[in-house]
Amino acid sequence: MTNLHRHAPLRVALVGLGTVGGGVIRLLNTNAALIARRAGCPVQVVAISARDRNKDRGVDLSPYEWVDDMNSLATRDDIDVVVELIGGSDGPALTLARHCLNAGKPFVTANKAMLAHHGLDLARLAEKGGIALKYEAAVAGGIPVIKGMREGAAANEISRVYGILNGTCNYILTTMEKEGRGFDEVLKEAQELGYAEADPSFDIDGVDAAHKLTILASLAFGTELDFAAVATTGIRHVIAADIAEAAALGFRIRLVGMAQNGADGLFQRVHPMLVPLDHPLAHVDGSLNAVVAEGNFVGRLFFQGRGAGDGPTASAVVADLIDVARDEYGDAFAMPVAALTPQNTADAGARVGRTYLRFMVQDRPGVLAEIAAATRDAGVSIESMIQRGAHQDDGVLVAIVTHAGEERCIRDTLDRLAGSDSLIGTPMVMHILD
Ligand SMILES: NC(=O)c1ccc[n+]([C@@H]2O[C@H](COP(=O)([O-])OP(=O)(O)OC[C@H]3O[C@@H](n4cnc5c(N)ncnc54)[C@H](O)[C@@H]3O)[C@@H](O)[C@H]2O)c1
Ligand SMILES: N[C@@H](CCO)C(=O)O
Ligand code: NA
Repeated sequence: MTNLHRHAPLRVALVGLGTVGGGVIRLLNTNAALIARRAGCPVQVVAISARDRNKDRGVDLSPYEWVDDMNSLATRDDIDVVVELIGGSDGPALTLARHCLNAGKPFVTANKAMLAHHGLDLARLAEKGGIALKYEAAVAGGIPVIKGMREGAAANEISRVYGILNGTCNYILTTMEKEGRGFDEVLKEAQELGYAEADPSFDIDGVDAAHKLTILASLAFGTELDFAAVATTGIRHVIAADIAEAAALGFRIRLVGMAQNGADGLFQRVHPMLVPLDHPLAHVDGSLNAVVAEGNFVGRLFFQGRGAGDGPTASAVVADLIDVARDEYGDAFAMPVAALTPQNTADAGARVGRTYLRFMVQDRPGVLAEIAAATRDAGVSIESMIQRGAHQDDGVLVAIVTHAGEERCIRDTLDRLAGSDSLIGTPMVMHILD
């Protein structure tokens, strides 16, 4: 029989055997024949490593060699590529990455935290060794958005890239919205479904989305990765009443990561936003992610798919392995590291848009006038306002949507109200996606 394969098998070492690692083994077993045809050779896990050898992971690990010292994989001639699925920005994942890339071993990872912090250094090592550093699973899970931005959109000047980058938050927000269930209960469910990070505060405080945005911004704008420049707010302070008020006003709340490059620098922010119902992001539900990129020739690109969970994430990891087998890879961040430019951080205060403001206030005369005076003096124009009494135990809710204006005026409004004994707690500010 003719051998249809162009190459000998691609021999894979898999480090980290949790949600994603287990998914990779299942996928490679299930689709082995098809993958071999597409890759030009069989893609075979030959060695595995994780923290606990004896843990039951629900997959048969007996065919694979167990390796205690994961770093020894870097220099083994019988391993063609190492896949890192441990997680964590520093620590064992970074040590392993450095060992592998220094030793000229192709490296595939799903670790956005590590890339957001050390991506440039790792890309330099990969470049020096002329080897693959691939990370499709790191951003928006199964959606081929790294490929889409690196390759498909490569000819375009990108004006803006934004989207829903965290499946856990999207699952929490949309389940709270649809089923009226509480935050903690839904978070627990997202953890059970394998969506959440080892430390779920990375999800709900927006850090995970900021890691992903850092990577996307570099790909979109040819800039150096700059995680520290991402202004990050999570969903902890979104309350059920915000979701209800947003709905009454014709919006849905989504955690949005957005990067935009302009004359005054690079603007990068992750924060809960009000998304108009006629925007496609308003219809991205559950663990789905979506990324929008606006290019000067292609127009608006919209990528959507599963952003978390074993199957979708494994799909992205194995796509990277197929690229390694095909010998199809290039610069990790779409151009040589030396061609990436540093960028100033744009002043958020100068951004123009509409804003939702929610106050909890004392139920007494003059409170609305006090808020209205603060907006007037700060130069904020009100488009609509809702006041709801009684149904809140802790005061009266006042929700405002402003006309488009500079964000610095919103800050000024809040500064003017700071310390007022009419207000209960901290006001909620969410910008409105245009
Ligand atoms: N779960 C998802 O939906 C998803 C999606 C995209 C990307 N990711 C990323 O994939 C990576 C893995 O995520 P996961 O959800 O599979 O995590 P997990 O917690 O389910 O699995 C982690 C694995 O790494 C091993 N590990 C942890 N610390 C180790 C150490 N010090 N030494 C050796 N092994 C160690 C654990 O034993 C476990 O096998 C992370 O970088 C995560 O951010 C996850
Ligand atoms: N914890 C991440 C996993 C995918 O990167 C999420 O919820 O989106
Ligand atoms: Na992806």
